[in-house]
Amino acid sequence: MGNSRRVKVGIIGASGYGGVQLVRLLMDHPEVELVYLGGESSAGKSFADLYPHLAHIVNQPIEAIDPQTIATRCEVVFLSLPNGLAYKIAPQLLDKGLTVLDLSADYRFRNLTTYTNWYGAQRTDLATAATAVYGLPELYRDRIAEAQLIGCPGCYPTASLLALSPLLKQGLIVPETAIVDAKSGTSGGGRQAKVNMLLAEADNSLAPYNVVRHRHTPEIEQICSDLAGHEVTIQFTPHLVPMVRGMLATVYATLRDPGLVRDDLITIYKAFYRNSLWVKVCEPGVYPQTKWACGTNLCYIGIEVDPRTGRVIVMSAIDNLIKGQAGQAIQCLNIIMGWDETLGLPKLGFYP
Ligand SMILES: NC(=O)C1=CN([C@@H]2O[C@H](COP(=O)(O)OP(=O)(O)OC[C@H]3O[C@@H](n4cnc5c(N)ncnc54)[C@H](OP(=O)(O)O)[C@@H]3O)[C@@H](O)[C@H]2O)C=CC1
Ligand SMILES: CC(=O)N[C@@H](CCC(=O)OP(=O)(O)O)C(=O)O
Repeated sequence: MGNSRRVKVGIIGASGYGGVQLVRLLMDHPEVELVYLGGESSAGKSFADLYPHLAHIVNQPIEAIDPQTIATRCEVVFLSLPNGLAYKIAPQLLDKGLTVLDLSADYRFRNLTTYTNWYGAQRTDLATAATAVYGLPELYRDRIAEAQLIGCPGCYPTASLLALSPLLKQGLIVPETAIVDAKSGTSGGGRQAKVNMLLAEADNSLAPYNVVRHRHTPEIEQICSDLAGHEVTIQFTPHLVPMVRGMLATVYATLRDPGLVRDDLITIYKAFYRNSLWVKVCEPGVYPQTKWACGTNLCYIGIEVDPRTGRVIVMSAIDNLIKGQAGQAIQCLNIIMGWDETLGLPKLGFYP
């Protein structure tokens, strides 16, 4: 704190899981100064009241959300709020020259009719939404560098798209055969109380949910369509796993060329991600586990081909709260600011 050369950053929604991850990571970021924490029901409390174990790191008050105050203090703002709130706040912050990184779904859709169909809210902010860049650095690094407004993808789209992108971009699969089978830890549901997240409900169980109607389906399809060069439909099924953190997406698709073997694909993936320090493509026969990524901004990708069925199987593991959320947003900030893309982001996890 107190270094005037650092970029002044605020977090709105600091009390939530995304917010606390941002606080933890940004307090260790060498180029930023955390000057504002905002919230709704937590406003008036101190951050340390909510997270006493972090009192030695940050003990700022959480303030009521007031765009005027935010604009006078901050140069950059992270919005870590439930869907449907960012688009009501962001335009005022953008008008005042701030850079906005939104962790919700509000600015991820090019077509706002799609947003309305899946999220309910009617949107009139077409001009603002049109300026947003989809914050997946491994695909859109150059556009992110020029952006003032980023719609950061969440955990399911991140894990799914990092697994699918090389296949689609290089026309290696029949896109419509792609199936994404994804599993999330319970922190993916946020900090608010929900019955299906109770230990007594979620423990000892692996539960599919929102089958054929999960709101991440159109988001994944939007980017897959971009990559394929035509409209693509994807089968996406999410599951809740009795663990707190982590996500594994297993993707299946039919190869166009049945002669392609696993090692060819591993070579292709390594080339595709050669400039992406946060993606680690596993060696032949090595399959990623969620605990490898836990606590890091890394995405581990494993690849296999089944010569019997002609399908490729790609497995992608991330920490839903870091590469799937807060870490990704900070990676985008690093790119916007022209900083090293790894600044402030953890590459070593919790597990041996
Ligand atoms: N959890 C995850 O793995 C991922 C989540 N996301 C997305 O990130 C965003 C944040 O998620 P997450 O941190 O998990 O959510 P949480 O439920 O943990 O936190 C939500 C935050 O929003 C604030 N908030 C709630 N209602 C309002 C309101 N009406 N006005 C202003 N602030 C409000 C809360 O503040 P207060 O406590 O003060 O009321 C809290 O800080 C969501 O859009 C989510 O979809 C994206 C990727 C992954
Ligand atoms: C386990 C769980 O409930 N997960 C959340 C996804 C959280 C997330 O990533 O949301 P966004 O990407 O939209 O921000 C869900 O299925 O809705």
